[in-house]
Amino acid sequence: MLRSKILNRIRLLKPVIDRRCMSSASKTPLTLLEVDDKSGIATLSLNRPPVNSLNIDLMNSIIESITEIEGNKSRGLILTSANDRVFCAGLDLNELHKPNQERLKEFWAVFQDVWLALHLCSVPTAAAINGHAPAGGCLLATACEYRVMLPQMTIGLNETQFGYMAPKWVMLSYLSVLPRRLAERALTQGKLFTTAEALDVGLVDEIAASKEEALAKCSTFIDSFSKANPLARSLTKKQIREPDVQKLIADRAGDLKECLEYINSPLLQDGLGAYFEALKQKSRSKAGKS
Ligand SMILES: CC/C=C\C/C=C\CCCC/C=C/C(=O)SCCNC(=O)CCNC(=O)[C@H](O)C(C)(C)COP(=O)(O)OP(=O)(O)OC[C@H]1O[C@@H](n2cnc3c(N)ncnc32)[C@H](O)[C@@H]1OP(=O)(O)O
Repeated sequence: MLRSKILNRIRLLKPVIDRRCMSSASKTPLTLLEVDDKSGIATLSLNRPPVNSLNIDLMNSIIESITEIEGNKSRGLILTSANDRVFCAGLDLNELHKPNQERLKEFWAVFQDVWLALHLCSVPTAAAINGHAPAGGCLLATACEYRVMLPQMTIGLNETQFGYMAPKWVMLSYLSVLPRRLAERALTQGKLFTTAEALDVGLVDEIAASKEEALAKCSTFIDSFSKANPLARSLTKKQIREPDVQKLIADRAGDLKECLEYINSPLLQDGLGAYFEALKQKSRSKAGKS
């Protein structure tokens, strides 16, 4: 009786609609999921070249993997990247720049869902940040309970750098990790922390010299819960995170409306266009194209 009551409570707290997403047309899977048969820990690798930018398919694939991990009784989830330079480049700017309105609505709903799924994941979560993690990439990392980062990378909510303001719930994810005054300064500056700076302010918990070491440190974190009852642990985590989550769940439509108005404003579209063009130009000059 008590167990079913507890399970119902978890279901109530878990607002993400379980979805079986259609695999994308591309041949390679957008996420790679491996469960270590000794430790029972699942490693979820983002695998969307060139920079794991978050489009609808990748975010659906992440949600599907989290649902699978929660269902197969994995002892924990380590989020990392199959790319050794970039953890996640944040939202795919193609989804935000001159967007199709119907697709933008779906995109934003899935963006909300992927944060809810990771932020409320019932198993212990850790991010092995083996590459740059700006904006939405930083959000995925802060949705996890623990962060281990490799040197010479950057992480942060840099939205003001490309003319945007992060939504309230994205800011709350930052505030769950950083002290308010620091979070405010970093958000308004659009600051990208270096690995050393991120460790110094507590945005990441440890630094690792290699991806293997980062994965091992994440596993050690997950093992720290070995004496805790999994159900009690999951409920405790959700109870603590519920106030932030409810701020989004209580007004998802309002958040979508605000996002559509904001993203579609000509001023912001111009700023985003210039930012995206500069990125492409940088990439072309790197590749030796004029
Ligand atoms: C009330 C307010 C409500 C709503 C507000 C609305 C929106 C706010 C949303 C807030 C939440 C999140 C926002 C985001 O995540 S927006 C995305 C922000 N991301 C970035 O700023 C990162 C940009 N990229 C980089 O800095 C570098 O690419 C990176 C990641 C450091 C990697 O560098 P490098 O390895 O050198 O690779 P290149 O720069 O050469 O890039 C290779 C290739 O990828 C393309 N690319 C890079 N980033 C993105 C991206 N985010 N989306 C799409 N494409 C990207 C780049 O253009 C190159 O492509 P090319 O074809 O030219 O080779």
